[in-house]
Amino acid sequence: QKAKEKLKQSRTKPKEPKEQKEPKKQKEQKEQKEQKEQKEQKEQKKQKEQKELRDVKKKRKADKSGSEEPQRHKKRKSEDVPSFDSDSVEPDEPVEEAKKDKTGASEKQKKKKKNEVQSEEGETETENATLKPTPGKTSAPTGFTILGGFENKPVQKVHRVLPQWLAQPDVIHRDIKSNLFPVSDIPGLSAPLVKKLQNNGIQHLFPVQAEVIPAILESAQQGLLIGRGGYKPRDICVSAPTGSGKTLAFVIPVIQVLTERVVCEVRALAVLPTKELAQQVCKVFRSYAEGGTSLNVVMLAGHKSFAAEQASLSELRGGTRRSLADIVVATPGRLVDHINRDSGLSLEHLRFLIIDEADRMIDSMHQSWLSQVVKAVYRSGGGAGAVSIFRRIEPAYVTAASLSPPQMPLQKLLFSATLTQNPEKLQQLGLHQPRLFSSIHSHSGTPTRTQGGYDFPQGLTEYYVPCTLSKKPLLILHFLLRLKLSPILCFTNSRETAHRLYLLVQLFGGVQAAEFSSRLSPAERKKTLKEFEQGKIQLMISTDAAARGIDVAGIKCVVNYDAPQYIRTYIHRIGRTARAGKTGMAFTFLLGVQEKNFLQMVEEAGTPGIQKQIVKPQNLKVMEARYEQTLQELANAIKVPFEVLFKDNLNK
Ligand SMILES: Nc1ncnc2c1ncn2[C@@H]1O[C@H](COP(=O)(O)OP(=O)(O)OP(=O)(O)O)[C@@H](O)[C@H]1O
Repeated sequence: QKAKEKLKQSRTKPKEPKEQKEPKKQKEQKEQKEQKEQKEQKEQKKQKEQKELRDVKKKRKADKSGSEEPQRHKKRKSEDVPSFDSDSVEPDEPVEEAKKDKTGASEKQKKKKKNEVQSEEGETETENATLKPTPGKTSAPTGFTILGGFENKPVQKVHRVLPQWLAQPDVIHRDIKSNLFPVSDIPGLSAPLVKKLQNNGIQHLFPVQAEVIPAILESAQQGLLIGRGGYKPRDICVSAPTGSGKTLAFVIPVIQVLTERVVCEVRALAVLPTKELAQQVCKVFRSYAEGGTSLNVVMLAGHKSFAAEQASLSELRGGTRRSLADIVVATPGRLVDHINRDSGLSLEHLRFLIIDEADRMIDSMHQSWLSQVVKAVYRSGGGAGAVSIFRRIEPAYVTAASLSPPQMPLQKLLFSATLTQNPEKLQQLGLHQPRLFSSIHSHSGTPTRTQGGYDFPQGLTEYYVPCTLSKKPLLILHFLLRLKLSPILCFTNSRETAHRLYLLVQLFGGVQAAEFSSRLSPAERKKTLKEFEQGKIQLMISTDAAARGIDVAGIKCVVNYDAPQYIRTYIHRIGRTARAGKTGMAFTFLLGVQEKNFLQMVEEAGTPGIQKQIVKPQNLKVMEARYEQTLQELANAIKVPFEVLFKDNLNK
């Protein structure tokens, strides 16, 4: 057996050298094949691992879908590109976590593994950059890096939050007629002033007056020199409809507080946007100051020469300048002139700064009239020699230290029918702990201001009249001559249109008309307004010069010959009628192209309703021949082609 085995071994032995003799080339091929197989196996393993990861991801998504879906960020486009599915680094953070969960590997190991994978793919990123699991950082097999961070995140809707004082105002009743307060019931009004009101035909106060007058009187309880409790009183803002009696809401308390003054100094300053308004307010102040008080009211609005205004402000007596004015009513331009030219207007004792038509006055703030007034008020206040009680420190940050010394207060009183709700705009006024009185209610009836909402006079009925450009003048004539709606206050968007319409109506005949715009001198405008008030003018054709504040009793009808572009303009224009609880009508002529936008604007402003008023063509027929002839005459007179006579307002 041993011999047999030996023989067997001897037979098999020669085979070894045979194998060794295999060609070198074949061996290399074999090795390559083995390597290839290994690599394939590795690749398969990797793919399998990735598949598992995707499954985990899907499962996680499915689990979370219920509650998280609405907040989930939109998937990046690059994730949807199939070629990136095979990326070794998954872009989503949750997958990273899933990987960790599944393998149970430590964070360090995972980082190492990632680096290895990337180095296989020839990536040259630094460790930190590679490890960042930001969605935008995806290394593609193509060898370039996708820069990211541009995800389409759902933008959260921003809800406007008003400051508390704007959102929760003191409420003013809207209905004038059913909320009247007997004048004698208002606390703080002296008997002579009550008598004066009654003599002027005012037995009851309107809601805005009943709310605001006591509030102003209360802030001046301790006299002129010190605010309530020694502190600066709160500034007051009032937003109430046109014709609701805002003027008396500041005139009465100011007169009441100043009546007790000893030395004549300018203690109240009312600033208004136009000469006409300044004149109107001055008239009201005078009617309550004269006879019964020694208060002097002076107007600085350019009606008189500068020198004449200067003379009415102060006089030199015994070498010292003595104020002749207690109350100054001014337009901003003229006021700044007097401050800058040192005309003898001293505001160092100013107690009330009244800003009427406040939203319009904020718009004109670029003239920096307010900062000049404030500078003039605090001109000598901080001086070391100032007696402590007369000290005035320019408003800055409110601190315990700034509030502690009692000081002569300056209180701002703001009034408007369309007071802005924009806190940024209001901030320009430097208000001190403002208090808002408003008649604007939300639909639920709560005293919260609705966004962009305005209050409309109760007795007003709004209409719109669809028409064509060429028929507009004819419609006005129809309103006057056939419907007998007179007096009419008619608004155009430009003084040229106002002028041409005025000429046309004059030429047509049968109507007492007048124009009111900057084409006229202040004296002419004053005369026109007076005649309109007296009923001598049936149709006053005006630009927006008469849109705000003008109080002419007896205007029953306002016509927007040109549709206003802004809601505030509309509200002020139509507010020239239906004043003081009376009724009135407002018509707006609308071209086809204007209808949609205009109605939407009025709707958003919170109109109680605007009705469509159609004027049938046959109703205009009777006047048509005469009208065409007048148009031709006008075209010849002003040398403007007939067809473009009233077309310029299309673009306005
Ligand atoms: N208590 C009252 N009783 C009767 N009439 C009043 C009373 N208060 C004011 N009026 C009259 O109401 C009219 C409108 O008042 P006022 O001009 O002050 O309104 P307004 O709110 O300032 O309007 P606008 O916002 O258009 O300027 C005036 O003719 C005024 O004399």
